[in-house]
Amino acid sequence: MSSPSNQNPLLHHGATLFIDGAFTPAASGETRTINCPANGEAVATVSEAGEADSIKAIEAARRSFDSGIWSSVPAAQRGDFLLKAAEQLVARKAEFALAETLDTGKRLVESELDMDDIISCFRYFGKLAGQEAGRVVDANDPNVISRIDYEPVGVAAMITPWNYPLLQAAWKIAPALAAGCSFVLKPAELTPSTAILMMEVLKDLGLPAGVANLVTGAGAQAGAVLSEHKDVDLVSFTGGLVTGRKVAAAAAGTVKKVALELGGKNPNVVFADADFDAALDNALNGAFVHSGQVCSAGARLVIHESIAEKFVDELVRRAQQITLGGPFDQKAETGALISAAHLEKVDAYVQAGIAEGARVRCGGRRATEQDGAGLGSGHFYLPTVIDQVTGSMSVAQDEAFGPTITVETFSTEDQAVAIANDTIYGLAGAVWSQDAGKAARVAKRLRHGTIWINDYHPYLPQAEWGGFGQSGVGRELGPTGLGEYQEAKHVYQNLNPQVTGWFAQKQS
Ligand SMILES: NC(=O)c1ccc[n+]([C@@H]2O[C@H](COP(=O)([O-])OP(=O)(O)OC[C@H]3O[C@@H](n4cnc5c(N)ncnc54)[C@H](O)[C@@H]3O)[C@@H](O)[C@H]2O)c1
Ligand SMILES: C[N+](C)(C)CC=O
Repeated sequence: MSSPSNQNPLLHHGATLFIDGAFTPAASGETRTINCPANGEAVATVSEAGEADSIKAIEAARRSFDSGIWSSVPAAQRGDFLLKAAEQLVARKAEFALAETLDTGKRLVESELDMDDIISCFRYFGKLAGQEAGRVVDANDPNVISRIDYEPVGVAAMITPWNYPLLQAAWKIAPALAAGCSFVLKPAELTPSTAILMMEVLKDLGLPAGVANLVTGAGAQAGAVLSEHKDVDLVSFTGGLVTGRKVAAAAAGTVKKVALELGGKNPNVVFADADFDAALDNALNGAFVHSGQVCSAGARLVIHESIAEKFVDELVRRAQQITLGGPFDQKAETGALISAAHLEKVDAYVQAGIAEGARVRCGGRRATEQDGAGLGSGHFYLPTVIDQVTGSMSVAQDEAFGPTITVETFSTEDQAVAIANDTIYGLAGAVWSQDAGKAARVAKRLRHGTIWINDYHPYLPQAEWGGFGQSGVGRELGPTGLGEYQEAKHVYQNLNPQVTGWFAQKQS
């Protein structure tokens, strides 16, 4: 019988590395089975790359870049290529969304929305390519033409996480190709399927061999060399803080450019004059969409003491009503965690909070069959609200990356800002108030890369994304996101060369 899982074209694939324009197995011949987090079913078999495969991919990318086969294509034509890629993604949206859902366990409707964002990203960079023609600089000399050219940085290594697999890769692939770079992509080992399909799209559209390369494999084996290798000019990493530090340290040996998109501990600040219903609904969305496996999840509620009791009681009531389920369950509102190991990490985070004196108001454990049919066979964790939290507790400081929200209260605007900024991270946050002046004032004081006012979660391809503090280095999306894949070159041309006379001519 045909189930959504066995419709995956990658179920028995096996040759999924894409190197120098061809799909190939790993040198070792090893493969990995991908299991759906919602029920453990095998959904794909992929090649398991090791260091030797990654080196081959880097060498292919280097050759293609140095040949100029893509970097010398006019930027506007590179943009047209991205627009065609967007159209291919539109045509194959259902297939991609299914593959993403089977790998991640997220609801199909969420994967479809991710596909819309991916398509928008390709369209945005497709249109942006070629618009930035460098700039002329006034050298204060009529005999001098001085200009700044933007050139591709070279070979880009891209390392991406499992929570939004193709979206996070698209935020790198689209600007890299727009800029004229060649690249090696290493997706998270748990969720490689859509990256493989993406290589099919690029190949079918005629991207020259070696410009796009893919290694599917584990971080330590296939990923580490991407940060270290001398032939990589830029490593762009999205993932956890601990790995990000390793990537930055490994990249230092060859002083390559480093872009880091790391985790967050994102405050959702609710003032007493907020629209109560909208703030409450968005607090749920902020914390529990994709079971909190979102870098910008609003996992830290910072709420005015005068409304805290009513707001949190209602938050608990609503969190308890959230329906968990598999990707194709029409009633499900959110899904499974990515793996058993990740579920254990989320639970350990909650238990540490309890040990430090915080109180679990709901959830705080994995879901069982008693909580819903089928939940016992997947990695499901109940939506969890934790109050009686103080800023020094680990639950207030550590990223849970699961369906949890902590509650801290404030009485003054200064206190709200201090709590919201009391983190090593600085990725995103929100302010809820019907006083536009106050909301803008507080937004200005928050040290986070994205601030939503009276909203939570939207992001736009034309708006820069990235973190303050230890949430990262650099920005994705927007014109700055293209700039990450470019070098600025100053060309100073003297139209009337003269003897300078700096060193006197002497008789020898
Ligand atoms: N800032 C953002 O935009 C953003 C977006 C999505 C996810 N994230 C963050 O990602 C994290 C969750 O993702 P994760 O669990 O996949 O992160 P992770 O750091 O465990 O893994 C990310 C990637 O790094 C690879 N990797 C692991 N060790 C490596 C090494 N030594 N060298 C090179 N690569 C290595 C992994 O295989 C994977 O591809 C969370 O912290 C989340 O906040 C951030
Ligand atoms: C960047 N974003 C919000 C798409 C996914 C973060 O995990």
